[in-house]
Amino acid sequence: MQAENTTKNINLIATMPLFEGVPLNVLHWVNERCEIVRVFAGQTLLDPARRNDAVYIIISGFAQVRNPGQEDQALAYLMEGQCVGEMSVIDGGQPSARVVADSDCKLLVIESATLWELIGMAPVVARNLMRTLSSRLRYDNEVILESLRMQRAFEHDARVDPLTGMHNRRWLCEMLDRQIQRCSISGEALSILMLDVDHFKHYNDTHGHLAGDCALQAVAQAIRSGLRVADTTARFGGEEFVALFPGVDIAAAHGIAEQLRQAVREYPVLDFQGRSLPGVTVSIGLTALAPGQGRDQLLNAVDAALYRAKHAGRDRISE
Ligand SMILES: Nc1nc2c(ncn2[C@@H]2O[C@H](COP(=O)(O)OP(=O)(O)OP(=O)(O)O)[C@@H](O)[C@H]2O)c(=O)[nH]1
Repeated sequence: MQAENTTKNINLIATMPLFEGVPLNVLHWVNERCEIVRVFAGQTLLDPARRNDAVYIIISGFAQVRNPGQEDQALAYLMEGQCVGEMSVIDGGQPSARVVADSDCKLLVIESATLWELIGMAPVVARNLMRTLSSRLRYDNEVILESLRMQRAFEHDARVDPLTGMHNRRWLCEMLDRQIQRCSISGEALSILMLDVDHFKHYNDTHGHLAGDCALQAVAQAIRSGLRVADTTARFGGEEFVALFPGVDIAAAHGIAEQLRQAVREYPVLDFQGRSLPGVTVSIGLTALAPGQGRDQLLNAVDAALYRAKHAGRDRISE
């Protein structure tokens, strides 16, 4: 940093939020005691690896607080009137993040000892500092909340199918692992259905891919409206859906599968303009968890049952 030769400007100092309400004689004292320095764009003001002994008030220019986890990312920008380094001066710790001049800057440097002396002379400086810290905390909280919101949105997107709003295969596999473990320990039944839309390629070829999308949405809606909230369903991929029934034996699951088959058959398919499209049917494979079975074996078993339903003529259920 280079010492500034220009005359220090008392009026300028008086406009800084840290000096709000500070008597003029104290401002003169600050003017005498503190240097104004110039730093160039790219220079580091605070470094988490170096002890910091001063508060810097930005008189002109901008500084950037870098994200400690990702140094090429700015966490915040600081501008005229804002200060840097106050936290490490107050608690005597290392700076929590790197602060870099984003443009050429002029800074008023208040050494740590000067700051404490200043607070003794004008306690209003302590109040101003607290205001600075509380607005910084508020900002940090907003950043944390925003990143939590984004994290939740990513997690949601990673487990939900955008076309049908149903859970996706990834979610289903996680849920299946948990349910298999739970039912294996408790000895409860676990039934599973796999539904596949019949002749769906032909449906797409005849009515178009968008009509096919509407048919998939209708199937998802029919499944949802036919099941209890606790039943866990997912779009397994393409035109395949899976439903899990913990605590339901295969005979009872057969009854549910029949209801679903009928529900899909009768469910109206509408295009995106609300016009009527031909309905679809589904074939359903059904099986129950056998002792010692894992996720892949259970999925293979239900897939084989589905194949039998297709082979036997579609629009039916097979075990
Ligand atoms: N519109 C639409 N089509 C999809 C989607 N995902 C998969 N498909 C189509 O689903 C069709 C599945 O075709 P196939 O696996 O041959 O089965 P199918 O024609 O239904 O015949 P069966 O299952 O034997 O009755 C393919 O044409 C895929 O392109 C989707 O998200 N939207």
